[in-house]
Amino acid sequence: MQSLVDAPRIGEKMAQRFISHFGCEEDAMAAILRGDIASISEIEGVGRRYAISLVHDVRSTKDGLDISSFLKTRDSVDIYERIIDSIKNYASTPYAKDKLHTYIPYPSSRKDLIDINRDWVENHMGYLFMLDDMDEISASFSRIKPLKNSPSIPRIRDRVIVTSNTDDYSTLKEKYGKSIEVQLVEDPLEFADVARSYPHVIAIGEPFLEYDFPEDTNPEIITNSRDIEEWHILPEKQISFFAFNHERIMNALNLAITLDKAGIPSIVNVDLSDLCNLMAAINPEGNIVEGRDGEIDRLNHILDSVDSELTKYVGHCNREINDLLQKSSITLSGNDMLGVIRDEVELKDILSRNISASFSQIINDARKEFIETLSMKQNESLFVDYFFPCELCYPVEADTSQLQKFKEQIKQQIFRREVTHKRDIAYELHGFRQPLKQLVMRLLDLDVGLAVARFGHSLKMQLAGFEDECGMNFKNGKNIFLCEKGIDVEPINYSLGSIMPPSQVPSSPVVLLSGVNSGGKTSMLELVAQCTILSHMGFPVPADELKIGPVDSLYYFSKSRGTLDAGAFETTLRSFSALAGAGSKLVLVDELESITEPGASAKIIAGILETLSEESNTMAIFVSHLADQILENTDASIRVDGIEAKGLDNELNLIVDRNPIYNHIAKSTPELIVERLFRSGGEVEKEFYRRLKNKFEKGC
Ligand SMILES: Nc1ncnc2c1ncn2[C@@H]1O[C@H](COP(=O)(O)OP(=O)(O)OP(=O)(O)O)[C@@H](O)[C@H]1O
Repeated sequence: MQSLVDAPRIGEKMAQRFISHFGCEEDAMAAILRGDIASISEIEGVGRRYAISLVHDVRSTKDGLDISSFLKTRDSVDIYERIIDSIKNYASTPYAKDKLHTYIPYPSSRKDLIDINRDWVENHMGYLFMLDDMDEISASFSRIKPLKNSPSIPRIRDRVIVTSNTDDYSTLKEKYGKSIEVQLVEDPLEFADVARSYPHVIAIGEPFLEYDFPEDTNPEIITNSRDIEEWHILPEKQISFFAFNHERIMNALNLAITLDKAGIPSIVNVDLSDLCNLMAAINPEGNIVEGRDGEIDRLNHILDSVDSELTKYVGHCNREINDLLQKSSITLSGNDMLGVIRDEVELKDILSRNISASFSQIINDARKEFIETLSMKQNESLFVDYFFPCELCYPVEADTSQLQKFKEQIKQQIFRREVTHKRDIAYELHGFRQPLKQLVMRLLDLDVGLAVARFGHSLKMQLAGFEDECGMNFKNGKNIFLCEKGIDVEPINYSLGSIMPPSQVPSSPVVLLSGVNSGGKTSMLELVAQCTILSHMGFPVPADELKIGPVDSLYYFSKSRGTLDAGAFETTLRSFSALAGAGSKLVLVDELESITEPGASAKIIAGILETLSEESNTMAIFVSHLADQILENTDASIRVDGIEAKGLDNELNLIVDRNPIYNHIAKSTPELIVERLFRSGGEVEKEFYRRLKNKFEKGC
């Protein structure tokens, strides 16, 4: 299958929706092939059922098999779906719960596909033993979600790309124009105009090397347009995917690290701790996290504190100068007095001469402390000289215009630094996009595998053994659906056909199962179906041991509810006619007798059993209360097994041995039910039940 439109159920319009959801056709195809129902269902107009059917259809086109290749009746599909629902209880993510629906039973003839699943299950069963605190691990898994493509970034307004080459201009405009301004300039004057309007100018082209840039601009020159890469021009775009998925990525990395420590490799070739550190450097908004870059923090600290610190130190200078002046006195020499009188000398100059050293000392001390407090570097400290006056004055005032210029410069530095930092991170992260997507998918798939392993572990299930002979044998089988209800389930041992039948027991692959009402016949039939379906999925089966011969298809017919009308009766017979010659199969039928009156039913069942027993590769269990009548209608050698009630216990419950007795017609023992009603009934009812009881005792 080359493209989406080749897939069944996908037309042109739907293909477009897939592409816009997954970003590209390749990713959309990959999602279908790996059975990512959860993501597919997120597409507008695609429901969960559609997604499951689509995956099944694509797989069936690929493998030549679908769910109906093995599960031949609606009732067998029902059992399969109930099993999947049971396994889903052990999955932690919606992804895994959905993906479980893509695992189907395969005919024995496709043992290759069964074996792939068996290996996969065995791996995950091994993983399960490597994990200590499964509750905590499940909680971590429940936080794993597929990574999404990030929406387009907001337009970058403080950066501009400038070029003087028209070809470069069209290419750059085409590539980056949606996110950033791209301008074509013809001369240095035009360049200066543009450059003054943006804090960050990326000038692309050799001619710029010869430009005389104005002092208040500091463009970044890239001589060759072929040298530029997206992470450099638009680091925000590269980072946006990681920022948008920040929480999901961190959850995935943390879980992957935990699993890695437990010995479960992440498979993806990524240094998880390195990537964790890198991710921790950005926040979900895509900005550099405070504390990651000391230089940005230092510059921000300067910007935040420079006003208040300057006010503080200017105040301090004024107090010191005030003090100094209060404590000072000067003696004027005769010459000084003459100079002042003749207007040749200013009194302020004489004053300055006397205290200028102390004044400068005060200003210098304040300046020094101010620089230290703000941890300024040498080039920054040069600015500070302009903040404080050099000549004697009182009160001292800071030069606010210099302060503004300084702040602008610091802002520029922060901005440049942030861009550099973002570029570094964008550069380091850009190779991780695919591996991270793979890592998350790997974790989600691990959840699927662990769900199957945990399901298997819950009932101490085992993988089945496949045999060549027609038959099946299981030890200590437990019906999953009964276990789920919290019933104390009695384990069942049973053998059918020629695989390990107990001695003296005919190795018939076609049997009639008779027995007491509520004895467990339906439950055993379900157990056989569960074992057959799970073993053919390559999943563990609910028994200590299961050996099973070839089964290419399963026909399960559950008990019909009452006598059928003519049409339904006809349809039922038709579905049984399809059984003849349908390859190696297992047929499980529950009380078919209710489809019509007992005499006719016995004849019909006898006929079906005869047909099936003539086939060498067919196993069948027919549950029926009409064993005697059925046998009367056939000469075929059909084994009858029975589940028998031994009586009633003190609480009037039936005492039943749930394990079928081989080669034994068990009575339905309705008399035990009558006995129970008789013993538990009131005076009036007792009389009624006594009459029924007598009928059984007299045998009339
Ligand atoms: N192996 C078992 N261990 C414990 N309880 C069981 C077992 N099998 C069946 N039961 C109990 O017996 C109940 C009746 O079982 P089931 O419906 O299979 O009997 P049945 O023989 O098919 O009855 P009927 O002939 O009336 O259809 C179950 O709901 C369950 O509570």
